[in-house]
Amino acid sequence: MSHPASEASPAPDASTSPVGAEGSVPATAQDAGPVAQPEPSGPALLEVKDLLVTFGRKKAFRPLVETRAVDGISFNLYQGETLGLVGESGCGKSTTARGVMRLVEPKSGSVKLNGKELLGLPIKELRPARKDIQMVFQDPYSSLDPSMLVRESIGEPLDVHMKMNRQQKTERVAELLRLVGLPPDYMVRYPHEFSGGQRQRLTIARAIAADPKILVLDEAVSALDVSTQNQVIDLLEELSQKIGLTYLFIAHDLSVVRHISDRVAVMYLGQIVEHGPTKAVFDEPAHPYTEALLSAVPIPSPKTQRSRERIVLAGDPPDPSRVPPGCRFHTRCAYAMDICRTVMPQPTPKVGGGEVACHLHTSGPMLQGRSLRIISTGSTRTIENDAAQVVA
Ligand SMILES: Nc1ncnc2c1ncn2[C@@H]1O[C@H](COP(=O)(O)OP(=O)(O)OP(=O)(O)O)[C@@H](O)[C@H]1O
Repeated sequence: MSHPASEASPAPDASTSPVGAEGSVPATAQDAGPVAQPEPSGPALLEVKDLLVTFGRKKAFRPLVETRAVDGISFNLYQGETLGLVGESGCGKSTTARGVMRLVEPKSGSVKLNGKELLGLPIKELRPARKDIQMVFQDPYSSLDPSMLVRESIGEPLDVHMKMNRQQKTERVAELLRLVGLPPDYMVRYPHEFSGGQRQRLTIARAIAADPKILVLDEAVSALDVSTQNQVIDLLEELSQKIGLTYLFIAHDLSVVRHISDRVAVMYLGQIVEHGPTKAVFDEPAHPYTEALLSAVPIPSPKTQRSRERIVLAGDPPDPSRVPPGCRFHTRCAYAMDICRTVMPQPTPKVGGGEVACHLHTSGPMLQGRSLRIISTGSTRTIENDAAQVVA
């Protein structure tokens, strides 16, 4: 949400580095694409590395079926920013959040909060560390105990994490209600007396009660109508400025993600296939999956009002317990090459900042190290660079 200062490092050389793809029409000389914007510098508030979360399904007389719901993902979250996590249903967004919070136990990897490793930490030591990272879920109706007064619900984390007397607690609850735009005298009401938007404000008040550094928002505005959604998003932006909150924002609605996020990570079948600054990812999606996902988003800016063709992905994502070999997206990718069926692509830097894991940007004798554009015209989709044209 803040716009982290970017390091003054040179832009990757377009002739030698993997390059960002063009949305749907070829780039022109005047439209050279986004300027390289590296990840924010300095130590990350949250560092996630090679996170693996699996679920096992054991059936009688059959071997264990393992679902790699989150399969070795890595990302950083920097102070004051909002990182949007997007992808189709079932790609592992919620499991990533739950793994980071250790609401499900990751099988391996590393999650460092302010440099402190959370994985493997005994529960007794995990509890105080968890104070700094709180979660807001989609359903405000189930997040608040209907039998508890607002004062008790919001005050609960204060009992767990802070030693406050009754008077201090009442003052803090009043302050929190004001912070989320509700009158303090609402503290003596029950959740059923509030609208959906007000309840989500109460949930946010409860989440920020113990002064966390990070809020993980898992579809936190998805259940709200559009105008209430906008109000809650405004509130989140306000809170980020007032109390310096950092957000991991998980949502289906890409327009909302575009509005609120500084950077975006795109997940497919348990892996991050592309990440980068929001503008770069939305204006110049480099991965064919990102391209397809974003093709459904209305384009608000007249500058980018190019003929973005709606790309409908065939079928559902494969079963995560039986992931395809090579690039996981190759079974639905319009540009799949032979290499995509056997070799898993590695993340490589892209113009505009961030990384993409796609062979189009790194491999293939004709594409290696060349400037690349994805062009969609009607039913024909072409990958073009200065050396070659491959019709997919
Ligand atoms: N508790 C569980 N037990 C078994 N499998 C699970 C469990 N939780 C999630 N999964 C599986 O892990 C995969 C990722 O699910 P997850 O809920 O993280 O996806 P998501 O991207 O958040 O989806 P959505 O947007 O629909 O919430 C799915 O295949 C899901 O079925």
